[in-house]
Order: sequence, then C-alpha cells, then structure tokens
Amino acid sequence: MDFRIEDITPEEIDRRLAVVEPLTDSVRDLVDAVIRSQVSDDELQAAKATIDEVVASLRTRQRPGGFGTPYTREFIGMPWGNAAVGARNAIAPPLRVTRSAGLAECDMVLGAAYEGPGGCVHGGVAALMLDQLVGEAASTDGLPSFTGTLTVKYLRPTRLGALNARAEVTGREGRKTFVHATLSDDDGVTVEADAIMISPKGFELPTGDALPPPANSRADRDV
Ligand SMILES: CCCCCCCC(=O)SCCNC(=O)CCNC(=O)[C@H](O)C(C)(C)COP(=O)(O)OP(=O)(O)OC[C@H]1O[C@@H](n2cnc3c(N)ncnc32)[C@H](O)[C@@H]1OP(=O)(O)O
Repeated sequence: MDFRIEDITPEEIDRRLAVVEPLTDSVRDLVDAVIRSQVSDDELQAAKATIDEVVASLRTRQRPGGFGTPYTREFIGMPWGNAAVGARNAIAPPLRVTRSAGLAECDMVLGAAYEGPGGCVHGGVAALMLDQLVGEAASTDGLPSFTGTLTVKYLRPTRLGALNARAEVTGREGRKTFVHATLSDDDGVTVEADAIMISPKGFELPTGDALPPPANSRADRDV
C-alpha cells in the first residue's frame, strides 16, 4: 500500500479542496448529463470534441498511477482518489461519512450513473458503498483495516435516489473486527452486509494516537 507524507497545513487542505471539489462536481454532472442527454448526434459529437480538449489540457501534467492517500504530519488523510469518498473522484457519489466510536453513517443520493437493473442501484455499487462504510466503522479507533471478507445480502431491489448507509462494529478478536452494515431507503433496509476487517500485521500509528478523521471535503473540514 502506498504511503506518502504531504507536509501541508489544514488551511492549505481547505484551499485545495475549494479548487478540486467544484471541478469534480462538474465532472459528476457531466457523467449524469451524458447518460441522460437526448440532444442530437451532432450535438453529442460536438460535446465529445470539447471534452477531448479539456482532457488533453488536464493530461499535460499527470501523476503516475492512482492518487494514493497522502497524510499530513498530523496524520490527516486525504483519500481524494477513493472510489466512494474521493474529493477528486467523480465516480464517488461522494459519500460524506459521519463517524463515532465503532459507527459510521451517511446519506447519499445515487442517480443514473449507479444503475444496474433499470431504475435500481447496481449490486456492485451497493457493495462498494457498504465496503467503504464497514472500513470507516472499523477504523474509528484509529487503526486502519482491510476488508478480508464482505458478505452481501440483497433483500430487495434498491431504487435509485436518496439512501442511507450505516455500519456498526459488532465485535473484535485480535486483529479482526466484525462489522454489520445496511443500505436503506425510506421503506427500510434493502441490502445488508457483514464484514471481517483485518488490521495489518505489526501496524502501529507513529504517534500511538487515534488518526484524526480524513479530510475528504470542505464539509468534513468544517465539522
Ligand atoms: C477509512 C478507510 C476506509 C476504506 C474502506 C475500503 C476498504 C477496502 O476495500 S480494503 C480493500 C479490499 N481488501 C483487500 O485488498 C485485502 C486483501 N487481503 C489482504 O491484504 C490480506 O489477506 C489481509 C490483510 C486481509 C489478511 O492478511 P494477514 O494479516 O496476513 O492475515 P493472517 O495473519 O493470515 O490472518 C489474521 C487473522 O485474520 C483471518 N483472516 C485472514 N484473511 C481473512 C479474510 N480474507 N477473511 C476473513 N478472515 C481472514 C485469519 O483467519 C486470522 O484469524 P485468527 O487470528 O483467528 O487465526
């Protein structure tokens, strides 16, 4: 797993987020617009040419590989490429997770970009959301952990739209943390998951303290 220190202040984090979050929002909006657009073929082709120009301009300077999760010297993580929460990742809804001891929760709106069966959330997307939540719940004591096993049970179709996800630690055994998670709509639970999360062998925080919550968005930073 890549680990790098980015020696910046909380103010600099906020400044960078203020630039990238609106950009990512625009790209997210673009994805939705392309899926649902009913303009003519000529207009679609013109849009492609404009988008290709923007992509070429962004590619003039690129990071090799993924974004990774840089940490400040105070161990504030910046998982900005993360597929569920990343501030620079338009694939992420993005989730805005609230955490307390052994608990992680978030509201989200999953639109057209997350469709599997017509009008419903893709099963893999539901699993992605719950995987993030179980990871967040298991990590609230400060130790990061990997998903070892994630068992997902789809109780009924999840309609696209407003949803809530919740994960709660149910037990710990050595390096293993057990977590139960649910995805719900207004009528109740649609998907539930159980996870066995494993902390890496010999991993200790350099400070011996719990990690502060990651800085995924300006909203998180305001908490
Ligand atoms: C805040 C951040 C949120 C991030 C959320 C995102 C979460 C993710 O998606 S993480 C990415 C997906 N997961 C992965 O890529 C993990 C890949 N797997 C691995 O790296 C390793 O197999 C790992 C770390 C899980 C376990 O390896 P290792 O530490 O060597 O395990 P090992 O020493 O053999 O076993 C330790 C214990 O865990 C158990 N265990 C090991 N692997 C698993 C597993 N896959 N499932 C369940 N239990 C397991 C063992 O049985 C053992 O239990 P016991 O102590 O009772 O005997």
